[in-house]
Amino acid sequence: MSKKIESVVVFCGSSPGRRAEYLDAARDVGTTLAKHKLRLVYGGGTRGIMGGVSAAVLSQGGQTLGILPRTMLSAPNRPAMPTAAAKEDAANPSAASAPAPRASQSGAVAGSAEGSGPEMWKDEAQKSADRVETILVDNMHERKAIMQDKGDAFIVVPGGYGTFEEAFEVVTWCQLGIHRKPVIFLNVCGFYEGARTLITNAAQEGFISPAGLELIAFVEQSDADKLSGSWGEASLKALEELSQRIVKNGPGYWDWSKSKGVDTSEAKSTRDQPEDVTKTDSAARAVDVTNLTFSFSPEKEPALIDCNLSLTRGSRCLLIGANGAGKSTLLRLLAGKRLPGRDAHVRVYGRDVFHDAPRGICYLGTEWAMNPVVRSDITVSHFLNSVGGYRHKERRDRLLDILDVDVAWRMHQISDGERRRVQLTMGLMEEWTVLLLDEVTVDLDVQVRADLLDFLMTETRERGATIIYATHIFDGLQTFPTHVVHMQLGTTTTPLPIAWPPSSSDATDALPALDSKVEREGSVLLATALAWLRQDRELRLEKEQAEGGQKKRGAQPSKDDTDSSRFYSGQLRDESSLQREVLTCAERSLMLT
Ligand SMILES: Nc1ncnc2c1ncn2[C@@H]1O[C@H](COP(=O)(O)OP(=O)(O)OP(=O)(O)O)[C@@H](O)[C@H]1O
Repeated sequence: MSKKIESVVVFCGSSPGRRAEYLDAARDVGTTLAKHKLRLVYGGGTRGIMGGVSAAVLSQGGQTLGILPRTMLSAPNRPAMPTAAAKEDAANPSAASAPAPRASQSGAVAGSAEGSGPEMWKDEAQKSADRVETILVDNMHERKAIMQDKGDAFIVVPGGYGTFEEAFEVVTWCQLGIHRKPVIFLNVCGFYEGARTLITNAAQEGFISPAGLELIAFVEQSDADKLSGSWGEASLKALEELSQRIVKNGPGYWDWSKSKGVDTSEAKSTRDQPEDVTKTDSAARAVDVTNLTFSFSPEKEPALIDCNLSLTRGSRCLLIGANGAGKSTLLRLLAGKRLPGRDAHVRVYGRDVFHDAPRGICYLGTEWAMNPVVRSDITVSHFLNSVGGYRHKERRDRLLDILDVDVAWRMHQISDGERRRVQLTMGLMEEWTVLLLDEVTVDLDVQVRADLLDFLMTETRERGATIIYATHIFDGLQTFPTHVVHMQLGTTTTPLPIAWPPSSSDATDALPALDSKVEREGSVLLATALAWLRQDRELRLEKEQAEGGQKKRGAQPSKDDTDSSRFYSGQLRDESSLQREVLTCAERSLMLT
């Protein structure tokens, strides 16, 4: 088997079909995948053919990755399966739900039609947590995109609409050049004869080109017979042959590698290559932002104006500035989460972060903790596995110790700080080259925060990783940064970050005079930050004066009194009929109470 194929997607349904041969073929595929140490990628269900193939993989010690829409996980009471399917499950208990479906009082089978109810997480997944990975997604489109991304080849077994739809979509994507991965159909008991006729007809009528016909293959009973009747072995052989043919036939209709939304096999393989961007010509500048101006919308004032940030490999840079100064915006732009203007120069290791981002940019922001997915009823252990924790065991375990995380915590029953520790474990366990931290240590206790900062410093020293950290908490940070950047009203105040700690030889005008403030504040860093924030406020007030002659924030002495003060002083009574009405209602309710 080609080494390039490591994960195989099996498109199949949650019904076993009427013939035992369908399920047998699927189980044989599962057994063969495990035997060849190929990971199964599938819909994540436990019933019907999905159940058969995944149970076979797991029973042989193999690995599965299920991609499951959340709706299916949280909808445990769908109606009973069709009688034929239920009977088939009963006759083939190893292929049925794992664990076996519970019958409700009405006789319906509990668990979604795909058998992906909560029991699957609690029992089966827990038993073999390292081998069962499940990714929860919001919708079917996401499910298909991830399957396409995670799989290196596709096997289509007999199934219904969902199976057809998934299969023809990946064939179409192969034709378009979005990926170049083989797709084969298992023609068990002639199930796909109709599809073959349809495709041949489309080719004869000029809708599918001869090259298009070369994109798929049908595996027949005779192919299986040649390999001791194994549909699995015949499938792998067909995938290998087809894969070589597709690669030989070129890239497909278009080059999608420049497209951000789609993960092409070319783009993916580029990213998967162990290219070390830190050793390229542009290694001198791990991060390079030049004269960046950015507006959230054309009618709004820019949130960033002429920002500059240049950092060498291994730097630890603090972004310091008042609320609204633009720190988060800058970090999000660096993470490629927002599209800067056409001429913007926002690069990491010489690559444009939006169009051609290098591997290893890790962004951790505050919004994550509010995501409902990370507040669901699963354990930390499952959560971390579902995001690939088993692939980074060593670092994951180190972080679990540093961040003092209990893997038995349930994600919906933990404190904000505990959830933050899980986020940090998740985000940091894969090696990163550039880490963008947006105030994510705010709810950590002091000890955990100190241990985490030590870990981050070690990462920059030993691996040359680079960190940009926006924070308002300067406790214990005195020795952390190698650089500081002052952001003021959307701009960076110096063309280059200021080296930290400041030495007398490179004393810079950019640093405020501190005098006795250091003693009062306890640290040069905190005193510097405070002095800058005071400057920021003064500058803002000056700007507001210049623009309108009046300060915009805080108490507004020159403005009219508030409605409530006017109301209680009686001034409001004659202002308008609407206000009179409001007043009457209010008076009435006051009388009633
Ligand atoms: N989604 C958005 N749409 C429009 N304006 C936004 C949006 N997000 C932020 N802004 C504006 O951009 C400016 C910079 O915000 P940003 O969040 O980058 O500041 P910050 O320095 O990170 O502040 P804080 O310290 O409060 O996190 C602010 O004036 C803010 O009102």
